[in-house]
Parts: sequence; C-alpha cells; structure tokens
Amino acid sequence: TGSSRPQRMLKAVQKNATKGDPQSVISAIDYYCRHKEWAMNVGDEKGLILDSVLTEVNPSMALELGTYCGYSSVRIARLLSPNSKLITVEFNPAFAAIARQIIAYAGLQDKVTIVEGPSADLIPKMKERFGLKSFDFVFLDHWKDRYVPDTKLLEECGLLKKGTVLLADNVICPGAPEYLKYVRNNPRYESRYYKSYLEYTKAEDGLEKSVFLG
Ligand SMILES: O=C(CSCCNC(=O)c1cc(-c2ccc(F)cc2)cc(O)c1O)c1ccc(O)c(O)c1
Ligand SMILES: [Mg+2]
Repeated sequence: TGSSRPQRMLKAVQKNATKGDPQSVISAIDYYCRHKEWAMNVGDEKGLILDSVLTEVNPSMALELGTYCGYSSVRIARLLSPNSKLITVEFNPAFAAIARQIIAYAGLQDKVTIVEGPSADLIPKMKERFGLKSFDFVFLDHWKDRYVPDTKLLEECGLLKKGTVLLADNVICPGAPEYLKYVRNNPRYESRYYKSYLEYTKAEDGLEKSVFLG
C-alpha cells in the first residue's frame, strides 16, 4: 500500500529542512502543503498570530490538543523559554508517530511531550502524571466538537489559572460555533477574534483568544 499524507510530509521535511533548525522545518512543511498537498496544519498565516500570542504569554507550561504532524508543536516549542515545556495530545497513533519524528528532526524533543489518547481521558490525569499545577497557555486544534467539553474539563480539573490564555484554531472553518458562544458569553473569559485564512487557502478562518479570568 502507498504512503500516507503525514508520511509524505515527513519525507518533505527530511529532504528540504535542516536537522535541528525549527524554522526550516516550518518552512518545508508550509512549502509542501501550499504547493504539493494541502494538510490541516495551522499554517503560516495563522501561525504568525500563534507566534505573537505565544511571545506575549511566554508560557512555562503549554498544552496543545490535537498534534496532527507536529507543525504547531514545533511553532510553539521553538518560542518557549529554557525549562518551559509543551504537552501535546494526539488521539491518532499514526499521526503521533509522524509528529514525534518531525519534532525530533527540529531538535525540540526535550521540550515537547506527546501523549496519545482521547483528550477527555488524558486531561483528568495531567496533574498527577506531569506533576504540574496549571497551564499558562492552551492551543485547541483537535476535534472541533471537543473544544467546549475539554475547556470545561480543564476548568473542573483546576488546570486553568487566572490569566491562562486559550487559543482556538478553526473557529470559522471548519467552525466551532458552540465554543465561540461558550467563551464569548462567559464572564470568566475575556475573548477576542483574530481574523485570518484557512491554512494555504483564501477561505476565511481565524483564531479565538480567550483569557481565563479565574
Ligand atoms: O487531533 C485529533 C484528530 S482530529 C484533527 C482535528 N483538526 C481538524 O479536524 C481540522 C480540519 C481542518 C479542515 C479540514 C477540511 C476542510 F475542508 C477545511 C478545514 C482544518 C484544521 O485546521 C483542522 O485542525 C484529536 C481527536 C480527538 C482527540 O480527543 C484529540 O485529543 C485529538
Ligand atoms: Mg486546525
């Protein structure tokens, strides 16, 4: 049987990027997905917004829901301060296997922990498993109908603190209407929409940034 899209993406990184150079890994994936084969990475345009929010927050502990091939894991981890960490959750073992290799190729394996499984099962185990108190930053990029239940779960598990920033991908396309309703009409969040484009296309999409007020 043939290769998968994630496998072809990994090949493009190994061919066109420089080992240990995260920016070259990001550029190689963006080039491949824009000119050869579309894939559901956050991409270069929304990626710049992700970069700016990350630089502003400068998180010690970051969480990503929905690793896919590790493109946004590399974008996030390359901007983390020394001793800061990213935990990224992926449901699909095949995606996780490719992501592990792409993150290692970028030289960021010491800053990123990939956990495989359903976010609903893993979130309640985070404190005990990783000895952490709370997250300073959460990037939501997994099943769009999991954004609300997993945000509520993070609240209930005491994994959000005053000032924690949630950044959600795809709030327009494919869309997360329930999530937008939840964070925008909730006194515990201060929300703002960053208009952009669906990765590698001219379709509208955007990121919703929501600050947890405690
Ligand atoms: O990561 C997963 C697998 S679902 C991938 C989610 N992402 C998308 O579906 C996604 C889709 C599109 C898109 C696709 C077709 C279009 F025509 C237009 C847009 C774009 C994106 O940027 C996306 O992020 C996971 C599942 C369960 C868990 O509990 C967990 O923790 C993780
Ligand atoms: Mg996405």
